[in-house]
Formats: sequence, structure tokens, C-alpha cells
Amino acid sequence: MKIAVMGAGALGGYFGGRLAAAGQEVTLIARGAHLAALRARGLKILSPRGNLHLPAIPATDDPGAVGPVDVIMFMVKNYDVESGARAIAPMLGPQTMVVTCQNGVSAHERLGAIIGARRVVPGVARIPAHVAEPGVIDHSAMWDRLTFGEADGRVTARVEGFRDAILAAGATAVLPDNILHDLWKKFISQATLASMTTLTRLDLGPLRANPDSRALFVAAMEETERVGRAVVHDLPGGLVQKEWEILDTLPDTMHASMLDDLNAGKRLEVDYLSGDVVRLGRKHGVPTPIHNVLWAALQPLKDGAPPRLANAD
Ligand SMILES: NC(=O)C1=CN([C@@H]2O[C@H](COP(=O)(O)OP(=O)(O)OC[C@H]3O[C@@H](n4cnc5c(N)ncnc54)[C@H](OP(=O)(O)O)[C@@H]3O)[C@@H](O)[C@H]2O)C=CC1
Ligand SMILES: CC(C)(CO)C(=O)C(=O)O
Repeated sequence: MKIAVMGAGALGGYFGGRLAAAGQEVTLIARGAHLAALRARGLKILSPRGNLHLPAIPATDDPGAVGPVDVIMFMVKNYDVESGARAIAPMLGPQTMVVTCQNGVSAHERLGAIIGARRVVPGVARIPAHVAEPGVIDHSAMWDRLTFGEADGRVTARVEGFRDAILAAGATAVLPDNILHDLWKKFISQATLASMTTLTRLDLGPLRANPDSRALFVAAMEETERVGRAVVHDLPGGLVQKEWEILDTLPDTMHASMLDDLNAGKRLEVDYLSGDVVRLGRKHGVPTPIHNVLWAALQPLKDGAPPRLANAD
């Protein structure tokens, strides 16, 4: 299978590396110091599921040099979806499938508006990872799950084939009954996890242990669930509780990738997390006071390179 990874950072490097190690024809699309390191030293993955070093994995910043592929793993951040969508044009053949992984609920629609919805297979990733240094992906827990499926719920040969390729590579792939439900299920916890860990600069452990911050966490998730129910009328019940069954099993040191982004001086995806809770709440007449505070409080940090803390000295 010919696979291109558009945005071979934390997630793209992880899944692209596993697929390449399993013999798939993978090209990483990257840029800057990360691309230079990939070319000079190859890709390294540090992972409890097994470390990996691929010294000669193909990497480029030029999708035109790759040409049409079977699958594009579209793994840029939310704020790069539109520019990334335009950049992948030379890799789109008549049958190319483009699988997403972005947190939030809007990336697949924004991508589809540019490249055509029929090409897009929405996905949800459950895998904690970050780029520890250029060329090196640090995957910090056992889970490495990519759930994806056709937006209309059909189980097609293209999604089955790609699921089998990921499973053969030793990572986890799931075809759900309804990918839109899965997107919202994760969004209900992720929008809150991202904003609360980033705003407080704390891991999940202390936020979950303190009764007041836990209550705020739960209320923010319930707010998102109410918005979800207004947007997707057949969203199953009990999603907040189901997400807490996951949150309560995570290590104390778990935090959202958005906190890693803050610490690395990168841009934040907050407009697509708490920001989209607020935006969709307004659109559907559902009040979102908690996410409005979380979203607004993070605005001064969202463009990256956080201002010097007033009391840092
Ligand atoms: N990291 C995690 O633990 C998880 C992340 N997610 C979601 O997955 C998505 C990807 O996250 P993550 O992997 O952490 O992000 P990263 O920033 O690690 O990776 C994205 C990569 O895409 C590169 N990129 C963007 N545009 C281009 C371009 N035009 N050409 C070449 N390279 C490009 C970026 O380069 P540059 O750095 O120069 O911008 C970066 O290296 C996010 O939406 C996130 O919400 C979901 C679950 C877990
Ligand atoms: C919480 C985690 C790491 C789970 O996959 C995540 O999705 C993120 O923070 O982006």
C-alpha cells in the first residue's frame, strides 16, 4: 500500500513509522528541523510498545515529488487543516482515501470542503505522543488506537484494507459503528482535558483528585454533551460517564497534547476544542458558560510562544 503521512509529527511519525516497519511504502511529509533530522538520522520512536529506528525512511516537504498514493494519513494540527488540504493536491489520485486524526469535531468537514467529502474518512486517535526532539517521537503509554470509518457508516473495502494494514503493523485500528459518535465521545472529554490541563499547567492527576476541580471537569463535559446532543440527534446517552471510566484509569501524569504544545511554545488548538463547544453551542442555542471561560482565558496563549510569566523570576 502506498501511504503518505501529511504532517509526520507525533501521530504521523508514530503510525507512519509502524506502517513502514511492517513493509508498507510510506513517505513522511514534514518540514523544518524535524524534516532535516528525519533526512539526516531517520525516524526514532520511543514507545512502551517497542522502540523503533528507521534510518532511511523517505521524508520530504514536497507532496509533488510523491505523486498519487492509496492512503493519506492527514495528521497536521487543526490550525493547519486548510493549508494542509491544499498542499496534498498532488498526492490525490482518483481512489485516494484521506484519513483524519485531529481532536475536535470539525477537521474532517473542513478538509472535505477543500478536497471533496467522498475522499475523507474521519478518524479519532487515542494515543499520547509528542515530538521529543526533531526526528524523535515519544509515545508514553500502551494505547495507540486509531478509530476511523466512512462518514455514512458503510464498511468499505478501503477502510477494511487500511485497518488490516495498521493491525499488521502492530498498532491498534478500530472500525466503529458510527464514527461521528466516536468523534463526539472523545470530544466530550478532550475539550475539557485540553483546556483544564493547559490553563492550570497541571496533569490530570491533581485535577481529578481535587473535588472542586473534578466537579468543574464533570460540568464542562456535561456542557459539551448537551451541545453534542443538539448537533447529533442520535448521540448515545451516558457519554460523560463512559469517558470518566477511561479518565479514571489514566496515569496521574497524563495531560493533553495541548499542554505539551504550550510547553513547547507552539500554537494551541483551543479554538477547535473549547472554542468549538462555544461556537456550536451558540449555533444550536445551548449555553456553554464553562467552555466560554476556558476558551477565553486561553486566548492570549493560542498563538504560541507564551508570554513570560509575571512571577517567573
Ligand atoms: N499528540 C497527541 O498525543 C495526540 C494528538 N491528536 C491530534 O492529532 C493531530 C496531530 O497532532 P500531533 O501529531 O501531536 O501534532 P504535531 O505538531 O506533532 O505534528 C504535526 C506535524 O505536521 C507538520 N506540518 C503541518 N503542516 C505541514 C506542511 N504543510 N508541510 C509539512 N509538514 C507540515 C508540523 O510541522 P510544524 O511543527 O513545523 O508545524 C508537525 O510536524 C492534532 O490535531 C491533535 O489534536 C490526537 C490524539 C493524541
Ligand atoms: C489525551 C490524549 C493524549 C489521548 O489520546 C489526546 O488525545 C491529546 O491530548 O491530544
